[in-house]
Amino acid sequence: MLDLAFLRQNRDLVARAASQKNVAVDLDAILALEAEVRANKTDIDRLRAERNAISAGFKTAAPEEKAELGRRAKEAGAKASELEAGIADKEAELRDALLRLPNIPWEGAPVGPDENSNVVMRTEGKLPDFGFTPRDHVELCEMNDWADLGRIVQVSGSRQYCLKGRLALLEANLMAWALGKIAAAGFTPITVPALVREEAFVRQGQFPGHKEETYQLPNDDLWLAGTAEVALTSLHSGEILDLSKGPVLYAGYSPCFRREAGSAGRDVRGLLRVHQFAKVEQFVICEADEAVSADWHAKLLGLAEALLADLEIPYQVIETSTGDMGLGKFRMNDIESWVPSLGKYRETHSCSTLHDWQARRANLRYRDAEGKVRVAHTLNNTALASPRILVPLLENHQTEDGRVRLPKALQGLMGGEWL
Ligand SMILES: Nc1ncnc2c1ncn2[C@@H]1O[C@H](COS(=O)(=O)NC(=O)[C@@H](N)CO)[C@@H](O)[C@H]1O
Repeated sequence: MLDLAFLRQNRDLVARAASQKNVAVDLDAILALEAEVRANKTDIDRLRAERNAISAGFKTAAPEEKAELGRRAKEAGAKASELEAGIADKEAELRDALLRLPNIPWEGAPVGPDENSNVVMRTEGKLPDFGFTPRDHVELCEMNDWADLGRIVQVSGSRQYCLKGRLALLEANLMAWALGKIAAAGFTPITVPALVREEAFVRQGQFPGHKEETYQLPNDDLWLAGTAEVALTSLHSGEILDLSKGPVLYAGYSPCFRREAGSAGRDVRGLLRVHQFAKVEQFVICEADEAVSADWHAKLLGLAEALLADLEIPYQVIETSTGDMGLGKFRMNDIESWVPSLGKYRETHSCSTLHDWQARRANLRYRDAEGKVRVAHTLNNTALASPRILVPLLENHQTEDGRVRLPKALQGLMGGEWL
């Protein structure tokens, strides 16, 4: 959410951001509504003051004036209550409109309508030269009985998976390994629920725009989060944080649930795009300083790249376009990992700087060095998400006879060289 004063002073900047992010906004209507709410509040205060002044003078008034004074006090009170009733609806309408305003994208973001405008920033790691036609991850799983992607359909429907044997162990080990790596970088490991209240999705930014992507449990007034980011954004809502010793750093672990309503027909085979997955999330709440945010953005990206280097997976870093980065982002860099069977890179990580857009919605504030209370900045990045990461992991390290050699970083965890 943008600061109202910022919106008033930067109307054209916000309008440009909205067009660059394909968001339909009516800024004049928002500004007019905001002015009306402000005017109503002024009237309510004036009417209240008038009624209080009358009441204060009532005791000392001449008896013949009391009736008239009583009538005027009553009238002022009634007028104030009438304005208050109307203002509640207008404020709800104003808040809903403000929640749908985009953050301003950084000037280095490629301007374009969707992922086709994304730009490759840099490519890391040598692509494997197999000397044979690489199998895809589904075939490798079938050959080694590492997953049941068939019979699970009659249990849970499409876009579900169950891992078996050494691959089930690998997923559990990978999540613990990633959590340990990010914790070792100074982040507090934390497990958070996926069962979350609606307000947490509004604060994180997924609502009110994208309810169709989220599973709802209406009997319990709960929804299933698609990322630990949702719970982590709300964990400290309403607090005045002490950031004097540095930012709040969380390595969040949670199950993630996504309806993938918008992905019909895409990635229906295998482990790339499923309804429930596990993820270790990097999450930062820092002081409202663009340079500090930029520094943490680089750190979050570096940590994810270090994990991919340990997994010996070739990848590329993407500068995400204005149309693809989403409403709340100032900057987003996706990391795409090489998938040999597809002959292309696929997204496995998403690193975002949001400045105060999310923190304002979640009411995350701190006291700065001068003692002034300010809205904080937030950032997040994937550390590792499974089963998607298993796709490049299995495929890049396969041998001609369908075995998978583990990267050195995992051999200790998994008790040997081979999965
Ligand atoms: N439906 C899905 N199935 C499997 N993995 C998924 C799915 N959706 C997302 N992921 C994984 O989760 C990662 C992060 O998802 S994201 O929406 O891009 N970004 C976030 O959730 C941020 N909180 C950063 O993690 C993706 O890069 C991908 O690796």
